[in-house]
Amino acid sequence: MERVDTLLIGGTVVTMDAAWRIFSDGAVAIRDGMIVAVGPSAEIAAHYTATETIDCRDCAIIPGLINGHAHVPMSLLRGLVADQQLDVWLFGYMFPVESQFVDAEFSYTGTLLSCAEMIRGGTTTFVDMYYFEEEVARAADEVGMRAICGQTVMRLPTPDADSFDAGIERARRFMAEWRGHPRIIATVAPHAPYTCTDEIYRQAAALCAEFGAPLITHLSETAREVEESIRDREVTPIRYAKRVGAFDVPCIAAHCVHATEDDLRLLREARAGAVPCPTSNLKLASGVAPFRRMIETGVRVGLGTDGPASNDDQDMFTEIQLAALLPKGLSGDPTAVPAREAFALATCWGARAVHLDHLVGSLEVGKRADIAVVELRRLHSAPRYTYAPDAIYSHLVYSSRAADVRDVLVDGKLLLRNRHLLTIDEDAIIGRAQAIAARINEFLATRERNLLAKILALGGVQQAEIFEIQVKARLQPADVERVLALLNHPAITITKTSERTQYDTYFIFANGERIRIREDHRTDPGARPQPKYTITLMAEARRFDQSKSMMISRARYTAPADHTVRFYREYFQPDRIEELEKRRRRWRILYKDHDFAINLDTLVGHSDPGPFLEIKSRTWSRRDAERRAELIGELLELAGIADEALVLQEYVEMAV
Ligand SMILES: CSC[C@H]1O[C@@H](n2cnc3c(O)ncnc32)[C@H](O)[C@@H]1O
Ligand SMILES: [Zn+2]
Repeated sequence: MERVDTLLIGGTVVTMDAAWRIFSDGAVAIRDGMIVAVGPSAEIAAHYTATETIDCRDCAIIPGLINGHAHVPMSLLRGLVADQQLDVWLFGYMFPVESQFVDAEFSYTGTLLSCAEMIRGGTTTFVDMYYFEEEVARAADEVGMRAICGQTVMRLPTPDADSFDAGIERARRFMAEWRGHPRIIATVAPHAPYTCTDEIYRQAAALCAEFGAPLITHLSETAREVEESIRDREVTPIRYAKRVGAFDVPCIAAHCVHATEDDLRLLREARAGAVPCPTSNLKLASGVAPFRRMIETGVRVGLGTDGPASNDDQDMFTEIQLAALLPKGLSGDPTAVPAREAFALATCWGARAVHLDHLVGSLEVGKRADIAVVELRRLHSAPRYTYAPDAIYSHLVYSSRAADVRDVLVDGKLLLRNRHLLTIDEDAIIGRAQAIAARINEFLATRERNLLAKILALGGVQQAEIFEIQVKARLQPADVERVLALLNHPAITITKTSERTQYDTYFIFANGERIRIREDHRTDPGARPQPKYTITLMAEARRFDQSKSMMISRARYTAPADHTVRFYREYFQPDRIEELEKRRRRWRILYKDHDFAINLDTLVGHSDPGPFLEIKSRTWSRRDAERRAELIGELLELAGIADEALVLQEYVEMAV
């Protein structure tokens, strides 16, 4: 008799080996963390005696599940915001909250919470990308899981690096520190083509080549990402990834939901892993990955949960089930992804997708003993049919749940035994998670009530002058001639002229605040061809009428508008929206040492199209504003504009 450490005996062994062998009364023998024998229980019992024998009657013995894409610290952001598209979710909520709250403690605590959940659900390996990834690695190591940990880099400042060079340096130190660890692979993870540069990808790939580590990234998650990539770079994100060297090393590409046929060929040729995350892809309305085509094309496909802020759990059983069900529903073909293949996505194929198939993913002699024992005798999975050997896949895929997992081993070490977590204090970690969440909750509760805080969270915002002085007049044709003549007055110096078409979208809020998103096209010859997009928050105005002109005091904050109107609408959720299109001829002038804008405006498609004259100026000083109001009065007189022509409302108010 040979001595081993552990014997799992009497269960249905689902090997997920190349021959898809199943032992319906089977056993697995483990020594020094490695599988030394797999086969029928009787044979194994006849050859091996173990220090610990685990009775697996009424259970399946399966390879530990492989979560091919996760952001495990994000368990602390679970449930923070729901029912948003990826861009609003990411730029409106995740990035702002992460920039305030993510630190080493966050990453460590979030990882412990996630590991507890993953172990309970039979996951033994996960592929992560986040910030303070050394804390993810530390926590994963302490609890005994296997992980590929990617230190995220991007061109924007991140919670752990204020530039991408600092991020790459951090990744290098991290990779050096963990090099050679038996269960943890430290690597670098350029976030996505839309947050990275060619240089970031090239440097990350060089680092992976130097350390022999895989490169993790997000690719082709949404249709919008693909459209914008083609618009800006003339190639899909996947072709772009190849161009910038991401496929020169083993790559793990999360999502690939919108991979084209050409992309699939590229992925296959590069032996890159494609890791869709069905729940997250559904919840963020990103779509459904082309699982069937991926498999048919020979792409190395895996499955992931993505972060718990977009899933919201880390249950690989759900992902497996969705990978089996969604393609059926979409294609009308019940064999599109059969149960066995869906199960392979989280085991043997998943291991190949994350470049760990030499170690894990199947129950075979020589592989590491990463194993889950799943109870089959539960209310929702009883009874069992065994006449068809493949029925076990159907059980595991369509009726098993994470909560059916009874025992879990990684490298032969028990992490879960009879549903007890052996390496994590579950209650303590839930308490610590709740304490961090309470601080975030308070921050968001304040921010959601405050438009300024919301706009500031998007970044790039500058405060503009507080006082605005303006006069508006409806012009007759003769008035227009007089205004043009005024511009030749010897007291006036024209400093700039322009012609433009402006498309303004106003978000109007019940408290009197307004947000204007302006698309400004210069139409004068030789002007910049690209439109300029700005977003301006205008607080409620306090008006002081100064003879003819109106003086307004209000806080105004302005920033380049990097997102679409749809993004801002979903993010700010205004009470009302107004749209305004105007053609504007503008002169910037100096009059008595003060600068003014003179606008001749026509409103397009408006019941009162104008033309209108606007004379405007802005300043930080109330006293200066009063002086400018007087000067505007003088300019009106010089132009001979009668009082009856004056209009007190702003255009957006006229539109109502
Ligand atoms: C690369 S982890 C760091 C960064 O990524 C954000 N993130 C989480 N899930 C997704 C996803 O599905 N697509 C794009 N970005 C994602 C996360 O909030 C972190 O800021
Ligand atoms: Zn992700």
